[in-house]
Formats: sequence, structure tokens, C-alpha cells
Amino acid sequence: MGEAPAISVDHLENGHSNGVYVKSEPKNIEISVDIGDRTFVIGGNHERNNFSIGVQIHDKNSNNWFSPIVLGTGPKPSQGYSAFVLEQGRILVIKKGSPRNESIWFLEVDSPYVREQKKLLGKEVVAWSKGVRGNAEKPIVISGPSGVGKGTLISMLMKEFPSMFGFSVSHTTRSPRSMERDGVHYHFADKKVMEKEIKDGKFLEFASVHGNLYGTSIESVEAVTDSGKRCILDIDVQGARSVRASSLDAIFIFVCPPSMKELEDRLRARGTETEEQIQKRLRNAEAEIKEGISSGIFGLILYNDNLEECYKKLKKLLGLDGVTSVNGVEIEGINLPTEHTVSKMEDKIIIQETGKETRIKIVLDISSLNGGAPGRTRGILVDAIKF
Ligand SMILES: Nc1ncnc2c1ncn2[C@@H]1O[C@H](COP(=O)(O)OP(=O)(O)OP(=O)(O)O)[C@@H](O)[C@H]1O
Ligand SMILES: Nc1nc2c(ncn2[C@@H]2O[C@H](COP(=O)(O)O)[C@@H](O)[C@H]2O)c(=O)[nH]1
Repeated sequence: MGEAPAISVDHLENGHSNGVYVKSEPKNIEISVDIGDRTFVIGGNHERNNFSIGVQIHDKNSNNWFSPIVLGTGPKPSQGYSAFVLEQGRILVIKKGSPRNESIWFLEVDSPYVREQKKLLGKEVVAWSKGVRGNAEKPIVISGPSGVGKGTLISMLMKEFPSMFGFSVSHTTRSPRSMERDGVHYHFADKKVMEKEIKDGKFLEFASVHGNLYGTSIESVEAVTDSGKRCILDIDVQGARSVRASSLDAIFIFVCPPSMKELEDRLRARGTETEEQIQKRLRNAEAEIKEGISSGIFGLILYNDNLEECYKKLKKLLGLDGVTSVNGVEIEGINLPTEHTVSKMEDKIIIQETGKETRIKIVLDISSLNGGAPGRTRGILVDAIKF
């Protein structure tokens, strides 16, 4: 039999529906959630982890309390919680008065990952996964014609968020440019060696581009993933098609130039190709742009006219813009009003600010959740309405 947590059994016997606060000391607020014969009490302090809140389970049949193994880094204690039982064995926990991007959490109590861990560890297990907006954290495939500015945009992203993104260093049989370093910009490879490695299944994708062989090795992608960073692949449209058909669950962005004339000017101004190579790249660009826009490979299309504007749009697409303007109301990340009420209507969570003249209603659309423990729960869409 497990040890009883800091909650009176009276509360449980009185019965409470999902999401009722059961304790109200400022530092030890708890919320209870019923799932079948079990009540999950979430909140207070985690007995083995002072940084995240605790989880206790009450089995109604045996009247036993359990302290499950809590996997993942969970939320820090808050001024209050709301909770909803979702499908796939997870509980949505919304914190009150949290700093930006700390307000939406998922406690997995019977997800495939939790079931697998229960089997492995032979114990009761639950797992935390933070909710993030959009599709953060999936690998990002960026394609577009040569000279459109893919490398420039990627460099800006990696400079601003050095600990967040890692670049998948491709292999190529082309010669290095004067500023390029082996192992950093590319793995400059011998054609025969690269062909042999492709045959041995070491590449996620490869393609002949502008007369040279280019490819993404599985090791390059794994090296980024193992370092805990989000992987960025700068590859051509043929490569993007292959990745789309692979098991790598990525987001696909195609970058378009404002005009062919501007593309040509950029290629010339870069000064890295001979006239013959520039002509070849421009010829290939027309077909690439056509395919990029119409093939359906790319879910997101960016026009790189003004660089700063395009970079801003890219960050917004990746949920990195910090402040997003939705329906004229600025909301920071998923920054919820301190005083609010929470309700659920099908796949929408409605968070309504209380106690002010001008109020904000934030709607979280959770119909497209993906990912989860171990890692982030992605796919939350946020909308805000001022009324
Ligand atoms: N929005 C922009 N306006 C003007 N110049 C730009 C813009 N974006 C990038 N450039 C410039 O265009 C040139 C080509 O950019 P970049 O090398 O990033 O292209 P790329 O798409 O990575 O090309 P490749 O596929 O050949 O590697 C660079 O000199 C860069 O500074
Ligand atoms: N299919 C792949 N395409 C790749 C890869 N790495 C780069 N590229 C694309 O090649 C062209 C030309 O690049 P450059 O450095 O010679 O200017 C550009 O469109 C890149 O996106 C790869 O691994 N696979």
C-alpha cells in the first residue's frame, strides 16, 4: 500500500469531478482528476524532485495510494491548475500565472510510452510532456533554388538560437568554396566512396544536383538529434521528396525568390560560381520552383524578398517569434492571464480572462496534437479574441 499524500480522504469520499482544486495553501495547490477507478492528484511538491510538482494516485477499489515513477521534467508549482482528461491516456494540465511557455502541460498516464516504461520498470509510471505551440521540434527541411537565401536564413536562425538548432552537414562531391570547411559546411567526399556508402544504406537521401552528388547521411541527422537540438536540413527538392517518403517526421519549407532576375543577381553577387555554373543553376531553378510550389511536398512556402521580413516569417512559422498577433490581440507564447476560467468544448480549450474591463479569450485548439513524452507535445494552435 502506498503512502497517503497531503490530501484528506474526505475530499475523495465526497466525490469530485475532474479539475477540482483540493488544497489551497499557496505553495501546495493540488488538483485531482478521475480516470476510471483511479484518481490522480497533481500538485504540491514532488517528493523526489523539488523542481516539479508531484503526482499521487488513489485506487478507489483498494483505497490504496501510490507514488508513481514520474518521468520527464514537469511543471513547477503554480498558483492554480485546471485539468482535463484527453484521449490516449493523457491529462491536460493548465497552470495559472505561469511565465511564458510554461503554462500548458500533459501528464501521460496511459500513453504507449508510459505503457512501455511500465513494462520495462515493472512499476507504476506517469510522464510529463510540455505543450508547445505549432510544430516546434520536428526536423526542418528547407529547400529552394540555388541563391534564394536558404543558407543565409539558416545561419541567422542558428546564430540567434545556437542551443536550439543543429545543422545536418551534408556530403557533396563538389569542390569546396574558399570559405567552406570540411565537416562544417559539408563533408567533401570522393564520388566513389560516397556511392559505396549510399549503396551500404548510410544515407537518408541523396540526389544529383547541378552536376554533383549531394546527400544527407543518417549519421549527420543523428549527430544533431543526439545533441538535443532541432535538426535543419538544407537540401534540394529531389532530396525533400525522398525525406518525405522516409520515416523522418519533418516539416517542409520551400523558399521562393521574388523574381528570376533577383535570383540571378543574388547568385552573381555571391561570386562563388562560374558563369557556366550560374547558367546551369538558373536553368534548374525554374523547374525546382515549379515543383516546390505545386508538388505538395512543402507545407510552408516563404518568399525571400526582404531578408529581415522573411526571417521574421520563418521564426513565426517555427513558433519562435515570441509575440504573435492573432486577431489583433498580442499574446506572448502561450502566456495566459493570471485570473482566468477554463472550459473545454470538444477539441478546444477556452481560457477566459476574468476581473478586467477589457477581457481576452484564448482558444487552444488541441485537435492536432502530436509528439509527447519523451519530449514535447506539439501541435497546439492558439487563437485570441479581445472582447
Ligand atoms: N533577401 C535577400 N535579399 C538580398 N540578398 C539576399 C537575400 N537573401 C540572401 N541574399 C544573398 O543572396 C546570396 C545567396 O544566398 P545563400 O547563399 O543563402 O543562398 P542559398 O539558397 O543557400 O544557395 P545554395 O543553394 O546555392 O547554397 C548571398 O550572397 C546572400 O547574402
Ligand atoms: N538532395 C540534397 N541536396 C542538397 C544537400 N546538401 C545541399 N543540397 C542542395 O544542393 C544545392 C546546391 O548547394 P551548394 O552548396 O552547392 O550551393 C542546394 O539547393 C542545396 O539545398 C543534400 O544533402 N541533399
